[in-house]
Amino acid sequence: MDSVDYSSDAFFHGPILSCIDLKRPTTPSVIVIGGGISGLAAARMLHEANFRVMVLESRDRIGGRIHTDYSFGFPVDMGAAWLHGVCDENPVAPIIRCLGLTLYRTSGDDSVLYDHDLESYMLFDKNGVQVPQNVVTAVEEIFKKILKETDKVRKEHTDDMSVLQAISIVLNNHPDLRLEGLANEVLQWYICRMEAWFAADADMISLRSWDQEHVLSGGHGLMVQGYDPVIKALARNVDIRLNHRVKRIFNGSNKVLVTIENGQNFVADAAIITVPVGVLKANLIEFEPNLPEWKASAIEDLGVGHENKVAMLFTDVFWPNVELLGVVAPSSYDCGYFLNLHKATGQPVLVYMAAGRFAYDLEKLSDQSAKDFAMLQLKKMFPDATEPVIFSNSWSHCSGKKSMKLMACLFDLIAGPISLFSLGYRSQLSGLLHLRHSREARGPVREAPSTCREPLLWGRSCEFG
Ligand SMILES: Cc1cc2nc3c(=O)[nH]c(=O)nc-3n(C[C@H](O)[C@H](O)[C@H](O)COP(=O)(O)OP(=O)(O)OC[C@H]3O[C@@H](n4cnc5c(N)ncnc54)[C@H](O)[C@@H]3O)c2cc1C
Repeated sequence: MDSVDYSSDAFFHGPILSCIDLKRPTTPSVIVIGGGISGLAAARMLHEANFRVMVLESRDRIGGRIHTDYSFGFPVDMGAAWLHGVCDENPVAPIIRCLGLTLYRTSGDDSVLYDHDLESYMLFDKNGVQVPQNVVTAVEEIFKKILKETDKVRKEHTDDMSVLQAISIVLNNHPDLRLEGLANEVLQWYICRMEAWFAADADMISLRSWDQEHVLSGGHGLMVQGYDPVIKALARNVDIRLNHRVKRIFNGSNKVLVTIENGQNFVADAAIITVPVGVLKANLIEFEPNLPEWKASAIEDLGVGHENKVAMLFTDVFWPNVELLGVVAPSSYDCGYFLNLHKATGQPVLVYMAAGRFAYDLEKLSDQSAKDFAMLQLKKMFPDATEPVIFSNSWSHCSGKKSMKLMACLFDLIAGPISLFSLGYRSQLSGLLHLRHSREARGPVREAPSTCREPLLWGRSCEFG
């Protein structure tokens, strides 16, 4: 791969191109744009297949929306933390297994709460009174019925609508499913959990596609040691250029020219673009010629949502030994929940999780104010809660935005010199909601499956160890 300092216009005209062509080595070269897990996975595969690969990453670190923070003295994932689908089909699983990493199982398949099930949780009202478990399970049944009815609404309407609209149609048609008081607050908490899965408010989630996602089986496992070792393993021996923000991609007849912010050009046989959909939607990268219509319209159609975390380290554990601590409220926006990392990792850490518009609003606060807000929520449940000794938030570390449909995977690596590659391992727009509640045994974990999926190159990942 060649790095040249000429301006792109000069480069693609006149003698410079032929000069580079003369030097052209036989091994094909690829520039991967973006050093998140998609870009690193693509680069790893190409590196293993003897391509010459270079990753151009705009930030001063790799990982993108995966970032393991060590400021507490141990790993805490401020971006992705779960493996969704602990099974052979999941290409991340063999890496986790070969690195000997531990997964803490938080739910089996088919939970109405996605990556949690209702076995290890406590919900509280705003006065700190615990919601009786029988109310929570009764509302769960009603929530499932409501969702089932929304499927009928979908069939009756040709135009798409939001899940929230569909729920309101169902409640109009079935007054028996309407809830009041505490039960309604618990229903709002279920909706809040649904919004967390999609990183979008219910009025933004598509009725047509929300349950069309194929979520891998095997349940959901929390990465006890964090995702950092996976990122490092994928990145090993790959040529990665940090602080290289790509501004322009020129697709020549047999070369791709990539220009970064400072005007420096890089040339290769092909480019793989793994930047977040939000970056593409905002047209932060100029394509020449323009992307084909089908790619441009796919980018336009995909949504992007927000998810954020505030992690807090305490001196002591003053909360109960359950995985999830939730606050119910009259609207899903005002509901909240904390992940108790002590259960999975033994460390006295609570992670306040926020999604959708609420996450967006939280992100606007200073770090201190965001922590204070999380503490207010915590004190609703535990009035004597002590202040954390240290805290951390996701938006200082890791863009809080989630692409809603990463698996939509505009992936034509074979077909053209410029490929959009998204191997984000969880789709947000069309999340899964099965209507059978799992009661599988939980606990410190299950291992990632023992056979590597073939023929994925990174499946041969025992070298990662
Ligand atoms: C708070 C949070 C929690 C999450 N939890 C989970 C979870 O538990 N499990 C799960 O499966 N998923 C989770 N996700 C989603 C998951 O993190 C993402 O799907 C995944 O990390 C996306 O990887 P990616 O490589 O496609 O994109 P990214 O990680 O966003 O990588 C894209 C990279 O491109 C770089 N870039 C952007 N613009 C340019 C440019 N112009 N030039 C060069 N580089 C550029 C960015 O800096 C970034 O490093 C979570 C996301 C968030 C935000």
